[in-house]
Amino acid sequence: MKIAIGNDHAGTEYKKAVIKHLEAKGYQITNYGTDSMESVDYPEFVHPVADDVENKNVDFGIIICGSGNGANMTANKHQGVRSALCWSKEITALARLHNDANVLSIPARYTSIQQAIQMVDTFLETAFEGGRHQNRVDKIPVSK
Ligand SMILES: O=C(CO)[C@H](O)[C@H](O)[C@H](O)COP(=O)(O)O
Repeated sequence: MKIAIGNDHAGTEYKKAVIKHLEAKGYQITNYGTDSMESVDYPEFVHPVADDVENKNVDFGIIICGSGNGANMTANKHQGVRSALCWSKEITALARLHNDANVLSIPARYTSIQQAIQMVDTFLETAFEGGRHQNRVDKIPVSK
């Protein structure tokens, strides 16, 4: 399974821990940075992740910033992306079960690294339920 990951300076430590965890489990990771703690602008590191998800170059995306909001807003500007801001395993599971989320947005300043890794595992290991939820997901895109 291929995963793209991107983050701003608030998420660098979490990103590194998530990549170490996922590579140990055999996932193929595309890291779009940043890898620094120097202040950066999150859209520059989130758009490439969302592009990869939208173009089906990867199976899922993971984005990380301080609150998760900026990264999530950025990713959801991409038509083929359903990015979910999650702060617990339960919310993460529902994002997959009911919303078929293909990007996980992690609030680094409001979760622990352990919580972030648990959410990543839940996100990647939970299947979409389909059924009535598919009808709703199909109505998300806004026709231009
Ligand atoms: O987009 C955000 C706010 O919703 C992210 O949390 C950023 O990581 C945050 O804004 C960065 O803040 P900083 O004071 O520039 O470190």
